[in-house]
Amino acid sequence: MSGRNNNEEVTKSMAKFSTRCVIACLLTIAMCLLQYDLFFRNFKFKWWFDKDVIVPNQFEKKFPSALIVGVRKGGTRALLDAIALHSKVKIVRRETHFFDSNYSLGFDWYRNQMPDIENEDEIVIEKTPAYFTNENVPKRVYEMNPNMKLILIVRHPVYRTVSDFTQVYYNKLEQNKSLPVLSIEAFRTNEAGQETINMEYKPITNSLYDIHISKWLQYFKTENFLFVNGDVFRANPLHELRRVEEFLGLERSITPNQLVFDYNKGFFCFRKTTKIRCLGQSKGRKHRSVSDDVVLKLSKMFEDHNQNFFRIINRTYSWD
Ligand SMILES: Nc1ncnc2c1ncn2[C@@H]1O[C@H](COP(=O)(O)OS(=O)(=O)O)[C@@H](OP(=O)(O)O)[C@H]1O
Repeated sequence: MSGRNNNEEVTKSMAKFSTRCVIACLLTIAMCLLQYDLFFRNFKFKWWFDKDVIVPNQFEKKFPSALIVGVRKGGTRALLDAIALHSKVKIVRRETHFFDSNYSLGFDWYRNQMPDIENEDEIVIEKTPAYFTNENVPKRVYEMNPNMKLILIVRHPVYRTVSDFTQVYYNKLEQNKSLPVLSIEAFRTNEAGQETINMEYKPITNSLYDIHISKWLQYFKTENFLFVNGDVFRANPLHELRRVEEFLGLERSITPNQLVFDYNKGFFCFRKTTKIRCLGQSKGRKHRSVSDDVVLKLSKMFEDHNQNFFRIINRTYSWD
């Protein structure tokens, strides 16, 4: 009887001993992992929780702190590509259309569209030219970030209209739709029998900068905006890029040799590393021909809007 009791006790104490050994081993392994993490991996526990852990300063996504809001055909793509030459700037390459068409997809969706950043001091910029003319956008942007930096690149409104019209024309051509004629689309006759601009035709209304900026200024101050001269930018990008760097609070980093003039295209292209990037064929293509009479009429009809715009932004452009 006592022999059997002895055996049971020996078995029990061996089991206890083994359990303690296992616990001791596990604790030792855990301590080793902690030490390793602490000293070599900056305490990130990356292999334990992997994706769930937010690792500061490493491939994190953050919302843009600046938006190029427009204007359509003003030079928004070239401006975005050019500012991306700056070492502290990360850009969203495609137009997200978050604040106009994709708002219902939510902020997580928007955040996922952002590029990965590697350092906290990098800034993210997005461009969607449709933002400038969409009435819902200013309030939505303000609600997300009342300090958002807003960049508006404008261009001579008549040439912008012709450029916009040219794009609409070629889009319709591709879709085998009936083709518009600017002299017909652009004008209407009012009740008093006077000829006016057609306030329902987008290539026209997109050029009425005063109307759109007023909607933005219901939420933002003019100090939130940088107005870039698209005509100057096209001919001498560095001049306007220096203003953009300053506005974004960045050190001057873009150098003249990153801006390479392409004599065939008639435009500047951009060199980030060794590769030179020019804009696609839809930029800088030949405009649809428009008669001098239409150009003159448009110039006259835009005149009051231009003056109003200059007064609002406290800046003047030579758009004669
Ligand atoms: N460096 C460079 N390369 C190519 N194009 C340049 C450049 N700088 C300014 N531009 C002018 O940009 C105009 C197109 O404007 P956007 O990019 O805003 O167009 S869009 O609204 O995104 O479709 C485009 O207008 P169009 O010439 O009427 O096509 C260009 O004049």
